[in-house]
Amino acid sequence: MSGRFISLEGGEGVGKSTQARRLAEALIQRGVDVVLTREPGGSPGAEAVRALLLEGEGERWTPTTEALLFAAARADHVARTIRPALARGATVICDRFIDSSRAYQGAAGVDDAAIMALHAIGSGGLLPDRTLLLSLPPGEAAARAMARDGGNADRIGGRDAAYHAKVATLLASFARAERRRFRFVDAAGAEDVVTRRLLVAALDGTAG
Ligand SMILES: Nc1ncnc2c1ncn2[C@@H]1O[C@H](COP(=O)(O)OP(=O)(O)O)[C@@H](O)[C@H]1O
Ligand SMILES: Cc1cn([C@H]2C[C@H](O)[C@@H](COP(=O)(O)OP(=O)(O)O)O2)c(=O)[nH]c1=O
Repeated sequence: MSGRFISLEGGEGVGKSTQARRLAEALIQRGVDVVLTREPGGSPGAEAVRALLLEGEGERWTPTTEALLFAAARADHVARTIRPALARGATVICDRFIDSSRAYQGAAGVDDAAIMALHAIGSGGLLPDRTLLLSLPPGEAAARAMARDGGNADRIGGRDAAYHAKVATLLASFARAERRRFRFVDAAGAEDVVTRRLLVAALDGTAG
């Protein structure tokens, strides 16, 4: 039996972490076995790599090294957390996955084919069954992130607006190129309204 693998993607502050938790709660209420996880992280080894990636100076790693570290963290997360959960039939909800590497490391200059090659080596090329792309006007997302962090963004979140605009453009282009896997979800409005949109988008194309 293989469970359903759902990832949430989007820029900083759009509400991914809030909605990953709310979506998990909504599915658990329906009797679904859910594993809620996140990247970078989601297993002890990957959480240790997360600290290397998100702390320190902006130029601590070259773009290629950064891509390798994300791929290494993901390989551990997939092997130790995601594949075992899917194998027992659980639904996995993951706050960011491979498309974050394609967008963020892609925006830093790493080739998409190289990122997918690392993913093939590290994680057998595992892709989500459904990727929910949360979208919000950049000003609104920045205001939410600012309310949360008070301007103390992490090493990657703190990059300039042009970089984040490139990330958003790349994520949208992946969603347009893979319409079967992706759903665009409007992240504006009250939390419960967004959760209802996500539930529909998470489940469409399935029996449940
Ligand atoms: N629908 C919403 N309306 C208003 N604020 C929200 C909404 N969803 C999340 N937030 C708030 O915005 C901030 C960023 O949300 P978060 O879930 O951490 O975003 P992300 O994981 O995408 O960076 C948090 O302070 C959160 O409480
Ligand atoms: C998973 C992943 C995250 N990131 C970046 C995006 C974020 O700036 C940062 C940490 O992710 P996260 O904790 O999800 O940040 P936020 O809640 O602000 O969205 O790591 C990558 O650059 N590549 C990746 O593969």
